[in-house]
Amino acid sequence: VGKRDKSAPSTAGFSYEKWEINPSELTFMKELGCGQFGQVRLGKWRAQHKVAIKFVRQGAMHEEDFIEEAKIMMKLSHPKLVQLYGVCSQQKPIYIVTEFMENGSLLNYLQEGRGSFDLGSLLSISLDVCEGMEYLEAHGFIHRDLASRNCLVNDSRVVKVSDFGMTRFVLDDQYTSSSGSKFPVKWSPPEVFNFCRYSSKSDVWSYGVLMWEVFTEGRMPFENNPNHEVVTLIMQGHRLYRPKLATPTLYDIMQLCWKERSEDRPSFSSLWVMLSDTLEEDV
Ligand SMILES: CN1CCN(C(=O)c2ccc(Nc3nc(-c4cccc(NC(=O)c5ccc(C(C)(C)C)cc5)c4)cn4ccnc34)cc2)CC1
Repeated sequence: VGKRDKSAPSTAGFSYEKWEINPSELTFMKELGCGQFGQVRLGKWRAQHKVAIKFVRQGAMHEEDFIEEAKIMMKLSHPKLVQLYGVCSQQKPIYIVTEFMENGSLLNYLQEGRGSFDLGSLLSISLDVCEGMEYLEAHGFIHRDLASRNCLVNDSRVVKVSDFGMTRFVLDDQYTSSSGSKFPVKWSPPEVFNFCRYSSKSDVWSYGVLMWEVFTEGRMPFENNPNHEVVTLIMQGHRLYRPKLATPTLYDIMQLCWKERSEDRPSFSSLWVMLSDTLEEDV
């Protein structure tokens, strides 16, 4: 078929924008779980490509704002970020379609595999997340809820960062308000739980807590303290203890991420260098 004359109106049938997926090209399979926006299922796109499909419950999301943002998020592409393939927004509920990650959330992966990880594999997990975050940092993109629950593991045991920037479209006050029961206080620096001042340096604080989760193989940070007590503890200068599996050098790196002043924390690019350097040390 010859090239369609660009000036001609696209009257030939309903055309899909490049961030739109035709829902009739999707088939739905098993449920993977339920998240802040609702159900997530495994599916197939064009009958052979496995995908994850989020069904966005009515009233759970600022949908118009998200559709606008999806055009930008489609452009973010990196081997350690869960790739957004597109959205189906011409119907309700809308669908968000991403690459499929066979082994589920990093938190469950750590908990299910507790006792089976060696230092090298925990460091490899930390480096995967750091690489994904370094890419977001370089593109001026803030995650806002980096935690092991929001990272995913594929069948090659590669860990990728997921749901970056999505907190901006959540309509649940319990989640968005810093005093809400679902606010990620235990992963937030003082400038976030006090003033909601997000930056790549606030993501770095969360990354330090994610490292703690990795080296404790999925324990809950401050497991004996409710959120409001953690705010006081952090403001008094208390920090998470050194996980047994973490070397003193790795714990020093975590503590750099938890510097009170955001400008004193390392960037993700310098974190990557520091973490990679420990590879030689630990061998
Ligand atoms: C051996 N184990 C057996 C059990 N198991 C599974 O059943 C399992 C296997 C694969 C899974 N994969 C995925 N699971 C999900 C998934 C499943 C349930 C809930 C969610 N989370 C969400 O939908 C969600 C998370 C965060 C947020 C905010 C905005 C708050 C940051 C909003 C929404 C994601 C998304 N995925 C995107 C790509 N791949 C997956 C999930 C679970 C894991 C492997």
